[in-house]
Amino acid sequence: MEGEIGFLGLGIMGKAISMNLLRHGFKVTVWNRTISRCDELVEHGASMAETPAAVVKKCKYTIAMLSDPPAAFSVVFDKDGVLEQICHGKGYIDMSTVDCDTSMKIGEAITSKGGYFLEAPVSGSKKPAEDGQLVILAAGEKTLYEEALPAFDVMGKKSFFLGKVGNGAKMKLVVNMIMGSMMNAFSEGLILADKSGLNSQTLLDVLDLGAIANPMFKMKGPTMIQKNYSPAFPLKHQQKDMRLALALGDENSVSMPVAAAANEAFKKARSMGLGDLDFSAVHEAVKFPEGSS
Ligand SMILES: NC(=O)C1=CN([C@@H]2O[C@H](COP(=O)(O)OP(=O)(O)OC[C@H]3O[C@@H](n4cnc5c(N)ncnc54)[C@H](OP(=O)(O)O)[C@@H]3O)[C@@H](O)[C@H]2O)C=CC1
Ligand SMILES: O=CC(=O)O
Repeated sequence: MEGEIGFLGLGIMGKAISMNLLRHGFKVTVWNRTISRCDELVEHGASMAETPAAVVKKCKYTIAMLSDPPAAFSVVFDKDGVLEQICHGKGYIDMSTVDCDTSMKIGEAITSKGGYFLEAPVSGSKKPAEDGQLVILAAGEKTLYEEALPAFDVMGKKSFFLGKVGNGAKMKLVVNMIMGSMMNAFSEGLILADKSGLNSQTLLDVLDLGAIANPMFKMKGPTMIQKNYSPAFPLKHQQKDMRLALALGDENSVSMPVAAAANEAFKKARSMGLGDLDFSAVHEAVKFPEGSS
C-alpha cells in the first residue's frame, strides 16, 4: 500500500488497528467524530484530518471502522463525507460490521464515483486487534484486496477473500450470531452450576478440557465470574449483530429460535443499561431475567 493510509473511526477496534499499523511503519492519517480521540494516535505519529473528505483527499486508501450501519452511512454520505473526495484511483475499505444491504449501497456509491470498494469486517476483538491476530473477511474489488494485503497481514493472522460485496458482511453476521448464542448458553451453564452448588472455576476447568473448549469460554469465563465486564466487544454491538443476523435469517427463511432467544437476552441487557459494557454482561440479564438484582 503506497502513501498514507486514511483511518476513520477510532473506537476500541479502530484505535487498536491504527496503532498497530503505525507500529509497523505505515503512515496513517486519522479522523474520528469525537476529535479528541485522535490525540493518542497523533502522539504515536499519526496525522489528523478535520473531516472524512479531507482524509480521502489526502490518502489513496481509506479504511473505516465504525459502529453500525447508520454510522457507516453517515461517514460516506453526509456533508464532508467520503463521497465528496473519492474518485478514480482511490480505494475505500469498510471494516465495520454491517448488513449486506448497507455494504452494497456504500459500495455502489463509491464505485459510481470511480473509486474502488472492499468490505472487510473482522472476527476477533480488542486484544487480537492489538496483537495483529484478527481474521479478515473481505469481499468486493479483488485488486483492492490484493493491494491491501500488506496492511491486512499486519492486522490479522488470516485474510479471506469471499467474492462479491455482501459476502463478507454475511459471513461476519453468521459468525457473530453463533458467538452470541454461545455466550448465552455459557451464561446459563455458569448460573446453573452455581445455583446447583458446583464450583464455577471447576466448571471452567472441565469445559476447557473437553470437546467444547474454546478461546471465548477461556477468556470470558474468569471475568464473568468476577462480574468484570470491562468492554472489549460492547454488548450494544453484539445485539446489533444478532438483529442483523436475524434479519438475514428472515430474508432466507431460516428459522433461528436459539439466536432469537439470545437476541432477547441482549435486548434485555441493553434495557438494563449494560449496552456499553462487554457483551459478556448479558450474564447479568440471564441471571436476573426480570432486571431485578
Ligand atoms: N470491539 C470488538 O471486539 C469488535 C467490534 N467489531 C465491529 O467493529 C465496529 C467498531 O467496533 P468498536 O470499535 O468496538 O466500537 P466503538 O463503539 O468502540 O467505536 C465506534 C466508532 O464509531 C464511531 N461512530 C459511531 N457513530 C458514528 C457516526 N454517526 N458518525 C461517525 N462516527 C460514528 C465512534 O465515534 P465516537 O468516538 O465519536 O463515538 C467510534 O469511532 C462495530 O461495527 C463492531 O460491531 C468487530 C469485531 C470485534
Ligand atoms: O465481533 C466481535 C468479535 O469478537 O469478533
